[in-house]
Amino acid sequence: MPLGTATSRRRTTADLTRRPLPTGTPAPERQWPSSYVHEEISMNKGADATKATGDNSDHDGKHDVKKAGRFMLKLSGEAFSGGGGLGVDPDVVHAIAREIAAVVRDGAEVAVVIGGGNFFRGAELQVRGMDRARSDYMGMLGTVMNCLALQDFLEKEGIDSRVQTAITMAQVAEPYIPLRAVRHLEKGRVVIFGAGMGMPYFSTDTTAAQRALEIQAEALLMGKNGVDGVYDSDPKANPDAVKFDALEYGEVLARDLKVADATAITLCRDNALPILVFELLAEGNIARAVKGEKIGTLVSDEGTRA
Ligand SMILES: Nc1ncnc2c1ncn2[C@@H]1O[C@H](COP(=O)(O)OP(=O)(O)O)[C@@H](O)[C@H]1O
Ligand SMILES: O=c1ccn([C@@H]2O[C@H](COP(=O)(O)OP(=O)(O)O)[C@@H](O)[C@H]2O)c(=O)[nH]1
Repeated sequence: MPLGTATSRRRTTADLTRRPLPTGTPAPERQWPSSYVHEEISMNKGADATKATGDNSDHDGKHDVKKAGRFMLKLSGEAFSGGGGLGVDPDVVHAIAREIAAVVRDGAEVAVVIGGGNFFRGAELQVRGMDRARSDYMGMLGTVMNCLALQDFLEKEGIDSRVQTAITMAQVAEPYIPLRAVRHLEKGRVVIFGAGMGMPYFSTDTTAAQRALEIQAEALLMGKNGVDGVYDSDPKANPDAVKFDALEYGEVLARDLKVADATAITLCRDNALPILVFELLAEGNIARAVKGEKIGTLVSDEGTRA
């Protein structure tokens, strides 16, 4: 199934009305100062190697694998449904799994948080009269179904994975144990974090930021559904919205840009974790994001560019 392509709605800086942009900020060579070097990672045989040896350690127990880059990938739950409706479209999940498998085979360590927007969003159920905390728990449980779907298709691609949930469900997944998650990653397994933070009033964006920090990922890659970056206003509502190439954390907060929630942005700002917002369903975009190619919008402390 062909993946959807992102259409550019890029306009010029002159279209920006709310606040003038800082000028003269040079574009970085890479999206972030990544240790990801393709020649080096060929030494890391990724999932294949760990299948054969069960470990990436040498005889002394030290790692013989050069650091290939560890990334937190936040996947839009809505994207999992295909057309933005309810449930999971297996073709879409398989396509995403293929892309993740390719970067893992290339040596990247990948952890994943998936949203639950294709099942329930607590805030939306609250508007319809439900208790917020209870509907948030429904939302968290929804994310676990997405995790299992992704795990299934990763296995079909020959990539080992583990689901770890913040709400214990021993028959379905491991509990969230950060050091164990890191060990899985080092062994070339994809770790999929389910059930958000396990707490109502939080989001999967915030979960992705927190888990990224805890596992020491070098960037948070936010794959969005139907939008190819951060705009000065919601591009679905405003066809004249202007896309940013780069944004400072503070700009996202000051302009109240809704592409990720403020708690997640604040957490990343306070810990200098770069966020790349990109269109998830454009073919090859996950690999481009991992390689640090200039796609989407980079949210960091390195300046704002439209
Ligand atoms: N400033 C903005 N820039 C980009 N997208 C925005 C912005 N404000 C609101 N949006 C909307 O946010 C949506 C993506 O956020 P959300 O629905 O939370 O993500 P997900 O795809 O992870 O479910 C986009 O589809 C877009 O319509
Ligand atoms: O730590 C968390 C993570 C998620 N949720 C609930 O799970 C839903 C689905 O997650 P999210 O809206 O972040 O999914 P996305 O929009 O990214 O698909 C949220 O609306 C919340 O109701 C929560 O309560 N706590």
